[in-house]
Amino acid sequence: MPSLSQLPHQNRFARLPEGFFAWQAPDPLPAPWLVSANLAAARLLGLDETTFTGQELLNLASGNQLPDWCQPLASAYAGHQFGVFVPQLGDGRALLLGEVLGPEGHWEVQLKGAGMTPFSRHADGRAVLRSSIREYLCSEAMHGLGIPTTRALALVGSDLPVYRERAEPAAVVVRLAPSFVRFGHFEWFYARQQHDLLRQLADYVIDHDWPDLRDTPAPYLALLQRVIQRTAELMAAWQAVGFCHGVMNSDNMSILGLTLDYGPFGFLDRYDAGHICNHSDHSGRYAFDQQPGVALWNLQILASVMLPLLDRDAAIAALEDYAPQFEAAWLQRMQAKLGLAGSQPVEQDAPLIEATLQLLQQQQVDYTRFWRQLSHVGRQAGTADLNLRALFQDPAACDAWLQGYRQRLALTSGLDDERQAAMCAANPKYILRNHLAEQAIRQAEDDRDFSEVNRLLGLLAKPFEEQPELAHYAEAPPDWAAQICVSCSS
Ligand SMILES: Nc1ncnc2c1ncn2[C@@H]1O[C@H](COP(=O)(O)OP(=O)(O)OP(=O)(O)O)[C@@H](O)[C@H]1O
Ligand SMILES: [Mg+2]
Repeated sequence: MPSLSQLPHQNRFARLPEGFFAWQAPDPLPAPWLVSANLAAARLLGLDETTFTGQELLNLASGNQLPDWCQPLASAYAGHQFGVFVPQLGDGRALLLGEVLGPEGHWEVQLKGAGMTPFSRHADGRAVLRSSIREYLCSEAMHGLGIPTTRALALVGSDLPVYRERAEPAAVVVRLAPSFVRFGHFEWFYARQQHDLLRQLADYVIDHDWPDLRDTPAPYLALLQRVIQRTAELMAAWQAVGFCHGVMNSDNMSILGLTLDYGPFGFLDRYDAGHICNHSDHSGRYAFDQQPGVALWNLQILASVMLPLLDRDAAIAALEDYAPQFEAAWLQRMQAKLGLAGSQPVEQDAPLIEATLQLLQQQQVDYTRFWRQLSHVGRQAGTADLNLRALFQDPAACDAWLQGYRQRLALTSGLDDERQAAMCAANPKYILRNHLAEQAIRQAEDDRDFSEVNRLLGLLAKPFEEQPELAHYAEAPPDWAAQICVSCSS
């Protein structure tokens, strides 16, 4: 087994021409301490418990002593932030170290919070422990939920003060993704009318991540279609699980359809379609129910900046596929949450799904707990009904809904046990609620005690499993005010 410093690599992004990035070494992180090391992600790189340990990891994560395979750089991208085009963004606090060839695929390795770069503008290039814990945990929670995401390899901190509203400890997250290319990378070259480089970027994405597209009659169109499809699937996954991203600017949209940039995100506690998890989003542009539409808006931007490579009518037609692709993927997920997967064409269950969400909204029911409790309900009334009713303000409203649900269940075949097991595999018991992240942050900040971070990491890796000794982590926050996240700013 190779060690962290000897990993096989092939730094393809670093071979792109000038204009794509700036070489940039990390700023040393003084006296770093390890908060958490994620063996599950390390295995992706070909490491195991014997090779993923100790000083080597700390050296890499802190940026203090990089292995020879690293060629650190900050990439250039632009983006639409809250609907406004910003021509120069770029990696202001992230550095791409290199690309490791893991046993089952390539992984780009990034540090987030490693100091200033030419793209830092007026900011400090750092990340604070608080937001880094949130990013670290949520990346892995999303992976546990089966939702495409950047991964988190390790989290280190330092007593180096980083000034936000107060002085806070610094931290660096080591992130992994097959590629960190964003919609904003395409916007960068289009804005500069560098159409050759735009083409090279598209070629890079195709050759690096989707070589199958090379053999299609129109590879750049196929690339756009693939991004549209992956984005539609990602949005369906977010909406079904109740994930609110909070900053869906086009520079935070991954070309591979990964969840990228964990800032003010939040999972819904009680169901509220209009929930806004980002306190600086005053207009609700990125409210929960706006996400699928915003993704389309971002895709329209992407298509427009790819136009030098595309036939315009074909691009428009590709964009028209987004809504039906999203709708189909979302309905399929919701049908599975109801335990009705495949029992009839999804469209026929659309009214039931809509009525269910309306009821949850009206009754202010905890979204995750509802689905998990429903997963235990039988064809006949039983004790599981009581737990479901307890989630409702008006239990009679639950009874009426259950009656309709059971009528629908009666049209299906199969055993209760099998359906319930399938529902438990579609409806997680554990999500990273804000109050859970808060608790881990408090302990880490106040006592340099990282046990809660690591406990949550283990719990959220298996969100569909019962884990009875940790069952209290499935409870709703003690009071709904806890939905207001005090740790969400970056
Ligand atoms: N503390 C900081 N120092 C320097 N640049 C920053 C800092 N915070 C954000 N930026 C830059 O501001 C822009 C928008 O930031 P945004 O919050 O979307 O991204 P981010 O959280 O830094 O990282 P990422 O999208 O890589 O997860 C990006 O160009 C980002 O690099
Ligand atoms: Mg960002």
